[in-house]
Amino acid sequence: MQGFEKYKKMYFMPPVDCYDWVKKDAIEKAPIWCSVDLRDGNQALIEPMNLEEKVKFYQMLVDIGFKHIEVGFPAASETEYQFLRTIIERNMIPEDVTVQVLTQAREHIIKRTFEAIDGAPNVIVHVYNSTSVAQREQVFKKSKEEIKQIAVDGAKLVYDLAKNEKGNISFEYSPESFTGTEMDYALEVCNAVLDVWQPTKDRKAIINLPSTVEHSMPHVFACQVEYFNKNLKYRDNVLLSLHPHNDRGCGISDAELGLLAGADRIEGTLFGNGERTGNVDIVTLGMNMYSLGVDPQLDFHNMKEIRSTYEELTNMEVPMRQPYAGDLVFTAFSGSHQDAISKGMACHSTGNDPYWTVPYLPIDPKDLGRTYDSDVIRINSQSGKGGVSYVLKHAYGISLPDKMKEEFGYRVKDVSDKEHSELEAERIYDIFKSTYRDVDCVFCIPECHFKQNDGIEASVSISYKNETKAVTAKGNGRLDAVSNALKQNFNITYELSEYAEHALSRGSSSKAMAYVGITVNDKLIWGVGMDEDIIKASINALTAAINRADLIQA
Ligand SMILES: CC(=O)SCCNC(=O)CCNC(=O)[C@H](O)C(C)(C)COP(=O)(O)OP(=O)(O)OC[C@H]1O[C@@H](n2cnc3c(N)ncnc32)[C@H](O)[C@@H]1OP(=O)(O)O
Ligand SMILES: CC(C)C(=O)C(=O)O
Ligand SMILES: [Mg+2]
Repeated sequence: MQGFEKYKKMYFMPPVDCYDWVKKDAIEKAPIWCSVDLRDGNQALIEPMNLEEKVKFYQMLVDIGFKHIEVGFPAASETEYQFLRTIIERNMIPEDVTVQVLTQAREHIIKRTFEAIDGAPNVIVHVYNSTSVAQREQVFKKSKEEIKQIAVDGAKLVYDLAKNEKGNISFEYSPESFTGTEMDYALEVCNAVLDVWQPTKDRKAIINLPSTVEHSMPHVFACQVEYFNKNLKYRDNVLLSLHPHNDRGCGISDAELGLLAGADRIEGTLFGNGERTGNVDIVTLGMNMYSLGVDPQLDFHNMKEIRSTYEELTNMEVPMRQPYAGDLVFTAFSGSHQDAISKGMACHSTGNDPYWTVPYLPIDPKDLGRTYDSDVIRINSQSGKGGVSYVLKHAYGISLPDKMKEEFGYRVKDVSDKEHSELEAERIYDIFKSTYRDVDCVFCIPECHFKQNDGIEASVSISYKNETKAVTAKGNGRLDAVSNALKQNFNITYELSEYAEHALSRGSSSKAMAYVGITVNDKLIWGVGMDEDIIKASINALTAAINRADLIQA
């Protein structure tokens, strides 16, 4: 593609090797999560949320379990300011929740921010300024020392103003555009800020490393984080926080590798809303941990409701393939996947293995409020016998005999292929009934009686071409006797080769399903019967099979 010469690497590796994170293979505990939905997410919306919308979103974040919530940029607008005042005045900040506010390192903005937080019980005042080469040279037109001074002045001002507040105030600093900043310089600025704040065990400071614009592969970010983890001053009294964006589509990997590299805290949003390609998606991050057996300390079991509230308030859409939340993320249309899932679910239902290991389903859809019936196996022309028989079993309690599954699978596939559409369970059931049960009959058996007479003797009434005849025949079972009566009456040849039956409980009536396979010229032809009486069901299945085989002239 023409034009690539215009670009170059915009990031900086740390001055020393920082590759200890590579040796770890798992995140062992949940980080401190900070939702920035109401600030970074909100500032990126076409239409930022109004006050009541923010209140509703905030309550959802509290319910999910966030303990740090960046509630806005109070100096940005009257709505932002009033929103914070509202949740303070309505007593909506639980004791264990700390609200966070963002401010530029500018005096009037910081002062306005402090007016907004008055009366809040626990607050993080988050101050930022850009440190990258591009911003220093093009936006601020200042030297490294001057940029560091902006950070230090901002840190001093928030520190001084906090002394007048009754609430519990802590501080966060972000070297904004960190990923375009030389690492030793970014560290120097952060350490200078920490020197102002003098964090202690009881009043930890937060240093937040944003990939304001994601410029590199995730391993580079991990090395940068490790460099900070090893070289920040007051490290024991500092929470090392990450704020990944997603410009290269690696926000999740940045966060996960960054946690391996020593970070304690993650800032992100639900479903990855945020500037440009978004912030890191905390739903995915949390559920990734969950799927590896680590409690994320956030509750997404109500995913459908969370998603619809999010969509309603932001006007954004969660795509069908969005991890854990999209409509199709637990769905298999393809035959081999469906086959493995239905076998895996059958294994799981034995309860022999306490762990979830079902193929193709990284987590149990039920954990997120999804259902196996409508979410997991859906049928189209890519589907196979496993999926089709799974749907019949789960929606209608019909257990097809193994030898029948393939034929019916192809029949359903063919319908879907010709119609170019997905087939719902109801449609599959209709195809099943019209193919094997509700067959056009050239004859039928209105009555049948049996007695024991050296085996079984059947007296069968056969209606054919407006005539009803009584025929008697023997067999080694009732169905065999009826079959012999039909062979004798119509002078036809076939082998009664397959038989299966099972009870079918639906609603108040309990019915039986019978499946009969007859072999004609080496071809197996199936018929199905359903009745409260298992004998009637079997006879209906046999007549359906014979009628389908076209052995008798109409
Ligand atoms: C990466 C991020 O997401 S950062 C957060 C970004 N979010 C937002 O900007 C949303 C809310 N922002 C706003 O509503 C407005 O920008 C306000 C109210 C904060 C400030 O408004 P204004 O002062 O009118 O405009 P603006 O933001 O363009 O100010 C730019 C000036 O601030 C300076 N500045 C920008 N950021 C900072 C900062 N973090 N610290 C110190 N100075 C800064 C710029 O250098 C520029 O200076 P100049 O006036 O000397 O040229
Ligand atoms: C304010 C900072 C943390 C930010 O949103 C960013 O750099 O992306
Ligand atoms: Mg951001």
